[in-house]
Amino acid sequence: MRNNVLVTGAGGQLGKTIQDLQSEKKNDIDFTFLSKAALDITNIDDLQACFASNNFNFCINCAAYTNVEQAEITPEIAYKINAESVKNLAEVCKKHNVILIHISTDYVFDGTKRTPYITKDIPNPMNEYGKSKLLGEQYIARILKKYFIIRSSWLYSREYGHNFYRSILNKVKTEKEISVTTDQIGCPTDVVNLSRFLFDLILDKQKPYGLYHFCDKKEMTWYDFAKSILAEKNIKNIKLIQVDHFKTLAKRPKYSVLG
Ligand SMILES: NC(=O)C1=CN([C@@H]2O[C@H](COP(=O)(O)OP(=O)(O)OC[C@H]3O[C@@H](n4cnc5c(N)ncnc54)[C@H](OP(=O)(O)O)[C@@H]3O)[C@@H](O)[C@H]2O)C=CC1
Ligand SMILES: Cc1cn([C@H]2C[C@H](O)[C@@H](COP(=O)(O)OP(=O)(O)O[C@H]3O[C@@H](C)C(=O)[C@@H](O)[C@H]3O)O2)c(=O)[nH]c1=O
Repeated sequence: MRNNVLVTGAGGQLGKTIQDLQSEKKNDIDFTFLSKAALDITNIDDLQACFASNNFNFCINCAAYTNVEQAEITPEIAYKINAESVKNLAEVCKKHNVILIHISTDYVFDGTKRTPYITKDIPNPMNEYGKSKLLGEQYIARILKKYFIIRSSWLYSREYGHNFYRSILNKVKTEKEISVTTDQIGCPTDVVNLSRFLFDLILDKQKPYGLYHFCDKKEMTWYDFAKSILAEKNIKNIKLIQVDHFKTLAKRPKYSVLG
């Protein structure tokens, strides 16, 4: 059977990358890409109508509220999108027998470990974004049997969206020096690699449903990551300053490598 896959939140960095790469699987997977303007996942009636008028067998949920700083100020929006709408989406998936692939985050952990977090480790988020994402995971696990929750970390696209990779390159255009923190360790993950992992997941009919971790395998600090971004672009005309703290509203885990 051909796979008929809905991608929600298709206007984000992951959704756009899946769209760019879809031709790699054109013989096996039909994709429907719906951005927020086409399908707002907070609207339950639109969700119902969309699933009723299509014959999807998978839904990759890329829709999320990902502004970690703003989530501290307006947590209710983060909860609405990352938790309550995910609950609705899970219920609609259940009704239509659609396998939900949901993306979650390393920020569900509190960062007190010093060895990679495994799926059995107990989450304990430190910020509102992480808390809202954890609640979304819990709803899915409660409502569905046929689901994959894929936790990833420090996602970046070279092409699209708001992410650390692009923030650093934007700063290069206007700043003479950039201060970057060494107080967190994680694994930057290229959305291209996550996209291909998701393709394999859809095509691998043997993989048990449940919770998985996926990240690129190089652990580093944000400072190390900034250094590697500048090296990749051969940028030398900027002073990169290593700091042990960068003031932010949200607390972030000191260590969030996923294993
Ligand atoms: N970015 C990261 O570092 C990481 C992300 N993740 C998770 O991966 C997934 C994909 O994230 P990523 O692509 O990076 O995030 P983006 O912020 O790039 O994309 C999220 C998309 O969801 C859209 N969206 C927001 N609200 C709604 C809504 N109500 N209905 C439909 N779409 C909506 C956004 O639209 P708009 O911008 O117009 O609001 C945006 O296009 C998310 O679940 C995220 O939590 C996991 C680990 C790391
Ligand atoms: C832009 C910038 C950030 N920082 C610091 C702030 C913060 O502690 C850390 C990361 O900054 P950002 O705000 O860019 O990244 P942040 O939004 O925390 O990224 C997170 O996004 C969510 C969606 C996830 O799920 C996580 O996996 C993770 O990728 O680096 C600097 O030290 N210097 C800088 O110039």
